[in-house]
Amino acid sequence: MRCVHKITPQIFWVGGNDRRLERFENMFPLPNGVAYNSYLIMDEKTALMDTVDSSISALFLENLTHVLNGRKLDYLIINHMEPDHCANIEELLHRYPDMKIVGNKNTFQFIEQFYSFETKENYFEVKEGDELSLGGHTLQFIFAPMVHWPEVMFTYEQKEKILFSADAFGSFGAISGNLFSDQTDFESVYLDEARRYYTNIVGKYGDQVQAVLKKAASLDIRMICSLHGPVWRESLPYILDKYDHWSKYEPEKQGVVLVYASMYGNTENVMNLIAGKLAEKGVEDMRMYDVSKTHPSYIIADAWKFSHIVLGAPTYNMGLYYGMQAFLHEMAALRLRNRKVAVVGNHTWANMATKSMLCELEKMKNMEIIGAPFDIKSSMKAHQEPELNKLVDDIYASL
Ligand SMILES: Cc1cc2nc3c(=O)[nH]c(=O)nc-3n(C[C@H](O)[C@H](O)[C@H](O)COP(=O)(O)O)c2cc1C
Repeated sequence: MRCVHKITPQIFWVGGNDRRLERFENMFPLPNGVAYNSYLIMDEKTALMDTVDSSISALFLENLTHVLNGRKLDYLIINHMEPDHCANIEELLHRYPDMKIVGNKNTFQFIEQFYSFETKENYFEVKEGDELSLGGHTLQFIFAPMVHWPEVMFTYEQKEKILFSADAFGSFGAISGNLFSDQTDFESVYLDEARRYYTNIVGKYGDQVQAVLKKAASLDIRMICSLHGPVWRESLPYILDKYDHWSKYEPEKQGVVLVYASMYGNTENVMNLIAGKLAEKGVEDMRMYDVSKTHPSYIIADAWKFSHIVLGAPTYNMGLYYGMQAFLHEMAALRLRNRKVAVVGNHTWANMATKSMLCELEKMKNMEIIGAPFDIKSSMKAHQEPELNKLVDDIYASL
């Protein structure tokens, strides 16, 4: 049975949810599922904004057929050629053989790389700023290269002033009936997942996000329709401000995230001591993660949110404990920068952990090391407490 939402009198959400998928991109856990959004404009011409993932094709096609109500589909706009939004192109071509596929040079290259169907005569290539009239509605194409992939474009609908923003402004988390963010308790239900989505999926491309935010600033936007998560029709400055912070790699909050690896509990013990001493000084809302326990996507999201990071890890096979090495690799790959970092290393016979963590941090931009790295030999001894207190004082002073 179809399940559609009306966004405006002539624009409909025809997407769906997947609450069964274990991991997005087979990597990121989805405890609350994910929404695949697709939007249909019913005007003199009909236009569909992207399709959905193959897992929900049946419902999507039912939704689409219902809203089209016997009419044909004139345009399929491909804002993003990633398979979780493109799985239905071939089926749509079978159903609507005259349909024009609207995209740019990269879009068509990617279609041909992913799929084998012959479709060149359906191509409708657009360039930056081009406009396409559907009757009362006019679409304007705004290229957003590397706001995830190179072919990405935003489509701005001039009559209703809607920005169809591809993956930008998206979130993990299925839609529970309330399509609009203002109908949800966004901060409790979606904000952490929106941050985890942004930082892990788009985080590397902050400069490109900044570039497209500047282009978008010249538009009068009344609604933002992303390909994942809720639609924004109120409080747009709220989500635009979050994106501005995230893409500038600016922390949202002065605070501390402690991230550690530990086999026998001695490094963990030092991290608990640091956190406890900071709490005594009045630091609130700290987060602590064991890299072997928590999926890195959650830790990355909080590393993005907070201003200070404390890293602690043992030496392992003359290098750094693998889980911490992997976490630092992700921080570097996503280009996280502008954080203040304290380091705790542990070893039993030859200290490589501290050196390795400092070396990885040096590769990142504007990572300020707080105080002197704190080293322990297997376990912390009482005589080291003044040295640890000094590091805690340094962290506190820099907050
Ligand atoms: C497989 C393995 C390899 C290790 N390699 C080293 C090493 O190369 N150099 C070193 O000093 N300690 C090495 N260690 C010892 C740990 O770094 C050390 O015992 C540390 O105190 C463990 O910290 P934890 O109590 O937080 O787990 C190794 C331990 C294991 C299990």
